[in-house]
Amino acid sequence: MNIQVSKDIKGLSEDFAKWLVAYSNDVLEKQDIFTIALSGGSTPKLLHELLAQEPYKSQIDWSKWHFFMGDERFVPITDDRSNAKMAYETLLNHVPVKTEQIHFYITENIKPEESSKVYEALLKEYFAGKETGLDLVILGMGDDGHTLSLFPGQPIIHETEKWVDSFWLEAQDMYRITMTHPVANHAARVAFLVSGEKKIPALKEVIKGAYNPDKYPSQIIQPNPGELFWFIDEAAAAGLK
Ligand SMILES: O=C1O[C@H](COP(=O)(O)O)[C@@H](O)[C@H](O)[C@H]1O
Repeated sequence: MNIQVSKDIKGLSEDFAKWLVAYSNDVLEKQDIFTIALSGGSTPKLLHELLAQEPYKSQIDWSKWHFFMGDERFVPITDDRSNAKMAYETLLNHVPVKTEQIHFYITENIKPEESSKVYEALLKEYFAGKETGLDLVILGMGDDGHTLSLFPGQPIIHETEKWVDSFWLEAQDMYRITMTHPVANHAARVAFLVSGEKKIPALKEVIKGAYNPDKYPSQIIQPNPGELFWFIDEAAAAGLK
């Protein structure tokens, strides 16, 4: 496990942006496209904004990046809860990327189950049979230890057949749609971005506690043969000492 602790969310976002630029350019020396799954929530916003500015913007070969989304709140893209809306507003509207390079969940005029099947078929078209799947999956971790839309106590944590699934999340009064853990664990690299003191208890359990993914779903993320990276700020890392 690779853990990098940065001073604060600004330092974390800058450190990760540098790491990401170097990694993507390295990958693109060996292949034609770079495939990345973004995460939702609030933590990646500053990272996105940095990537859309210099010095990072001009160091990235945007025409070769293909964007996927790890999970989504099943709401219209105009809804402020939409992970896709956040990604467009903070990054994709500001960089030279074509629509064909963006592969997000369909959340309108379709049932969640059908949308899951459509997204699974899309992922299979790109990644079935590849030794490693996505080049990078960026993940966040909620205060409760969830990642993607794998929430504590939900059966979807253990799903191994489906690549993508959806379910009704009573606590949030909405459907969620998400890549399942085998998709994340098949990526060449997975990077968690975790910031803020609210994450201290869950992060401590996820990294140092006994294995209990029903309680701390982030523990189920163990890429193989890929690599796992944690980018954490000092506030979140306080419980790891
Ligand atoms: O609901 C979600 O939350 C997690 C964590 O978000 P954060 O605000 O604590 O960074 C996020 O990774 C996930 O994509 C999102 O759907």
